[in-house]
Amino acid sequence: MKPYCRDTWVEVDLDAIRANVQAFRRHIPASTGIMAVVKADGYGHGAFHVGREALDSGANSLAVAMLDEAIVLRKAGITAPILVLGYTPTDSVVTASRWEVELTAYHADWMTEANRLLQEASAKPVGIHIKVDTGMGRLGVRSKDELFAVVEALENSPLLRWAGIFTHFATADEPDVTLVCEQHERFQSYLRALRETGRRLPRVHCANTAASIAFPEWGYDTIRLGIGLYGLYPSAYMKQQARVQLVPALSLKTRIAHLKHMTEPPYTISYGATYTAQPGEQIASLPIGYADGFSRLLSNRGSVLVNGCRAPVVGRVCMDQIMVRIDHGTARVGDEVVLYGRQGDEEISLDEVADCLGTINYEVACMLDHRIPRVYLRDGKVVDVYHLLTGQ
Ligand SMILES: Cc1ncc(COP(=O)(O)O)cc1O
Repeated sequence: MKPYCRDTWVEVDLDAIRANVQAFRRHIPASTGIMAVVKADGYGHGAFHVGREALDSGANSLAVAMLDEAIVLRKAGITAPILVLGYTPTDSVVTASRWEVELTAYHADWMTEANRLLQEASAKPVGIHIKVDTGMGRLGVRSKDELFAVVEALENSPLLRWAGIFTHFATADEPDVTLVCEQHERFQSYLRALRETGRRLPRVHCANTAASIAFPEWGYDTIRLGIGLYGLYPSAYMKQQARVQLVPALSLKTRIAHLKHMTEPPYTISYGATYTAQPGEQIASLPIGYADGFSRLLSNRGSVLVNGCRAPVVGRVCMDQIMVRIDHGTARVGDEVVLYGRQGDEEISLDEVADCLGTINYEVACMLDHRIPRVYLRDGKVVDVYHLLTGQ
């Protein structure tokens, strides 16, 4: 029995996830690992299914934004290393130990307090990746003095294991490489300073998707592969360059719920009557709205695909429904409609939707609400369905 009762779904092609991992595998040095970034529930695609597919396809570890996301993966059976990329309060470090999740840290006091709490709880050691802020201006140490204070605090904390050191780039997806090269040189100077003390460094990593594409030689011990894992490029520039061939994994689909030929008044459509149909127009109502993450900004601006042709969104996007005008061919209630993805020769990419909304493809994917079930395909066949709303 289908575990959802509304004909609107996100389709995730696991073959595309596999292909994208393998494309990066070919592009980066053989000695460089792949850390699949599955935060924000796999950029909206489903962290567990994408993480498992990535690991089965050649990734060595996973990364998430917060410890809670890592625990969900552990409970679902993921045993591979998982790194929390964001800040974790020290009062959660014992939990991290219990679930064997590695954490990011960059304060000497944090190390001391974390170690004390682990000792108090007789907990197992926790792996720590030290974050260096080389220009992202978000998290991390910002000087060699800070770095050495953090490293020494970690080395004096028997229940903390130094597992990694990393930085994050702010402009790796842009054609002008000045800032990203400055960041990389700054990162290298931190690594040199540590090596000059005779220390052996743990896992070193700095490359997100963009840097992995543009500077595969900066892969070090592992890349942190996010948006590229999902078959999306970090920027229009990188999409145009296409140095790595990617396959978009996500489609958003629904079915026509109602259809009318506007043969007599009233001709207005949706709240605010912002669209007035012409006599004879064919208007379809679709069961998806802004509560699903199909933005209200697409009112009278977005398009969908019906019968392999574009159909403009007409009137305001409602919380749970939209209306579109079908200009090509006839349609029937129940016909499949593609909101994001391909139908026939046409495609509505997340990039197109992002441009329409004045945002980026990352946000368009992440804003897809869990009211929409995720349907997983392999070889074109449904292999699993996950619907957070119903827990099935
Ligand atoms: C620290 C960190 N590392 C890596 C990523 C993945 O970035 P992409 O999605 O652009 O690959 C995100 C992030 O916040």
